[in-house]
Amino acid sequence: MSFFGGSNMYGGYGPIKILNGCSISVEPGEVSVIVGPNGAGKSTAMKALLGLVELTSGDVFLDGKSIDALNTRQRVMAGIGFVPQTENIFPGLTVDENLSMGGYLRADSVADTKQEVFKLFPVLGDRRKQLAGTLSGGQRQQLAVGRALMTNPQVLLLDEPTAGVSPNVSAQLLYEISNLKTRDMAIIMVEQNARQALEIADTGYVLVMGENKFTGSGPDLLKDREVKKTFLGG
Ligand SMILES: Nc1ncnc2c1ncn2[C@@H]1O[C@H](COP(=O)(O)OP(=O)(O)OP(=O)(O)O)[C@@H](O)[C@H]1O
Repeated sequence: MSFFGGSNMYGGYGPIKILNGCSISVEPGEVSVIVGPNGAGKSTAMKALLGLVELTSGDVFLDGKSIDALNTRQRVMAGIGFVPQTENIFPGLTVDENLSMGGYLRADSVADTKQEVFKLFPVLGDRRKQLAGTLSGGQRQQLAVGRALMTNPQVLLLDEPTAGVSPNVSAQLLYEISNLKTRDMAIIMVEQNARQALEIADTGYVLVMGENKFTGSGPDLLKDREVKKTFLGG
């Protein structure tokens, strides 16, 4: 069994079935990337891992144990960080305040973790007193990742971290995210930007209609003729 993931997940939104048996997992120090067409259920799969979507069957596990019975807050407490696709920062608060909010579930001091976030994203340190709403798109996404890191997660889930940023900035952001692997973090990311994301993927999942259509290492999927033809534009 992998360190973290969901196996054979079925479920959706009430009577609307979105996940049809998909399985996603990740190991510490690795990045798994979920790609696939619009509406395939990528975000839904991620929400299921977090307990935001109820499964009718299947399991979500962490470190050898089922976490099906845990609600979202308990999953965050258990070490799962989440970066939502939108509204992932508080624009009216400063960078520093955003990071403090990210750590609010913690009983211990967050000062050291903040310093680590500033080491990872120096621009956030430079702008710590600045309102988050005045940051560039890429800096906002860095802040959203930093905010999720404030709980010291073992697992980081990111829903389209490069949405709305330029290709250059998104390459840099993906590089910075993949650097978190060196901290033994287990990372699962949903990405529209399939090519760039698969380049850094230890494991890539191509999801179609809530099912695993192709699974393999990112570089292997990028070379696969069928994947190239169907999902990567030839
Ligand atoms: N809260 C919701 N209630 C009902 N249906 C929903 C809800 N959220 C998403 N859906 C539907 O579930 C399906 C899968 O959505 P999901 O966001 O998981 O897909 P996705 O693969 O992430 O797509 P995209 O790349 O467009 O974000 C879509 O048809 C969407 O309309």
